[in-house]
Amino acid sequence: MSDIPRRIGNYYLSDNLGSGYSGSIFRATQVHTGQVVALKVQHVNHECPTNRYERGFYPSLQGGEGMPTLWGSGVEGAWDYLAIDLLGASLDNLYRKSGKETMDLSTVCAIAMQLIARLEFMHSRGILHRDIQLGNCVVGLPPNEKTIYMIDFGFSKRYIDPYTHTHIPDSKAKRDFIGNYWFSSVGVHYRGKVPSRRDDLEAAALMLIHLLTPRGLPWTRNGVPKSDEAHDRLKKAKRNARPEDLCRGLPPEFEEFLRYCRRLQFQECPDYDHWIEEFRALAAESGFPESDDFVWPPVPTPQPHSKTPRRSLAPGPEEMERILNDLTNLDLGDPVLADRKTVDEAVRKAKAAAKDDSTKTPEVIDITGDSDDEPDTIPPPHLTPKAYKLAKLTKRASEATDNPQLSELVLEFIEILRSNSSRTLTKEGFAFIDALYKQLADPSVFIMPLRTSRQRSSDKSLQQQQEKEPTHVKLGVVARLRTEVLDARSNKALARMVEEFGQVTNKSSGRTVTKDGFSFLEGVAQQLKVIV
Ligand SMILES: Nc1ncnc2c1ncn2[C@@H]1O[C@H](COP(=O)(O)OP(=O)(O)OP(=O)(O)O)[C@@H](O)[C@H]1O
Repeated sequence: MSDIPRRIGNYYLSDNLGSGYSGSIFRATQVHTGQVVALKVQHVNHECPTNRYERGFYPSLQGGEGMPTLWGSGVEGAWDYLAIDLLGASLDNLYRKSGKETMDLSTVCAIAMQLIARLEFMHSRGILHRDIQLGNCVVGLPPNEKTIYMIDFGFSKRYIDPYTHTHIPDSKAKRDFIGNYWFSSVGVHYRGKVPSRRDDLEAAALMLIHLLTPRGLPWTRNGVPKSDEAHDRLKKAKRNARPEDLCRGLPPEFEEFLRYCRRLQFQECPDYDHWIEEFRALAAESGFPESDDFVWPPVPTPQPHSKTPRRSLAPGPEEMERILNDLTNLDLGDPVLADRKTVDEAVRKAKAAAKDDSTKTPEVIDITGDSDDEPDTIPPPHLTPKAYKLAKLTKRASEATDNPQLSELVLEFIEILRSNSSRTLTKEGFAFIDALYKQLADPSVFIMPLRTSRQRSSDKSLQQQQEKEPTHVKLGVVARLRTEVLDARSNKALARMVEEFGQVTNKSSGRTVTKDGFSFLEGVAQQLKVIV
């Protein structure tokens, strides 16, 4: 490094920003314009001429969000250089400096959304990154400090042939490993497979899980392997680690995402948008902003107010047992709930859930009457404005006494969803659907919610019940409901449709309300005006 001259091309070199296996990065100033850049410098005889490769990829990546601008490049004497945007710290630096065992969930959700979007962009340009790791995710400098940039395209590869525009072929022949020890996919790292889009995504999934795991992923804990045997052991540990073990205690989205990446076919295009929406919904459900802004240092985790007494809308287990028993003893003509066996089972589940909940921080939404006078714009600190509006709307829905009122509330619901950048049905959105369903089905009885709070535990039976359905199933069902709703002639018929809409949306991986979904809700509002 000491041989590197003070000036290369039109750049004066100053501080060393970082050094990798193949070269060094300096802060540098353009001698004519004074522009400050990051100069990536590499000896021309380096055995791994990554600058030369990177130079080939940068033009295709220009203009993408979170892609550094290439300001100049060339070879001067023995030095190959690339002048790119000067950026801030890498996620690796921030993580280490934070001194914390894990990154917080809101930060990891923001990283997930941005990283998936970066990969979507790179892949749209026919390029794989192939070296996803914390050191290659770098935050921008103000005013771009909330954006994560992808750097280091030295291992990148075109997966779309630029001449034929076709996907590169798969091959059975085992390839030499290119990537990084920690996060390269099992297929590429252990099995020596040809990399494709799925492997970039799997590496992203592993990186996210690493950030949420105290001491990181198990195979990263002994440091960089120093021998072939140690490398073999690492690869085997990675191959043998089951997603459910890696993700134990984490929100289920991470395990689902890892499994999804591993299920993708070699040439399959990942559903980037769905996963961005999944992590956005997870952030929202956990009480964080839905935005993908990378905020560092992270704002403290939202806590429910401890001093204000809160009332949960859900009945406690004893109250629920009483309600359910009373209902079975009533002669209501048409059965509204089910037979005795179902009631006993529901009571047992409610008790188990209550027991389980007592060990967790309760997720309680304050929609008690006191807050009614507050303007919509000031949500309690633990709720986003969208969540707050929806919670208030749900309360009004459960108090509505006639169809025209319900109709207005459905229209307000549509407006709230539409005014928000994310059309994901969050926990509060589903609570409104539940309240609407209850009012339409039979407002006088207690009805099990269509959708309870999302699973955070390893309750497999419930997870299986909530198995995701492919997008086309949701699209088909909602398109049908959109038409059928216009023929509904009773509240019961509307209730059945709202139920189906809630269930199919809950099971779809993005939980977003589609165009057809909005038309369906508009149809519900319209019918509520005419059904008396
Ligand atoms: N544009 C930039 N602005 C500021 N710092 C940067 C920039 N590019 C890289 N760095 C810093 O330099 C480090 C190494 O960069 P990079 O990964 O591009 O180099 P490399 O030689 O390919 O590294 P490796 O061999 O580790 O892959 C980064 O982790 C980051 O901290």
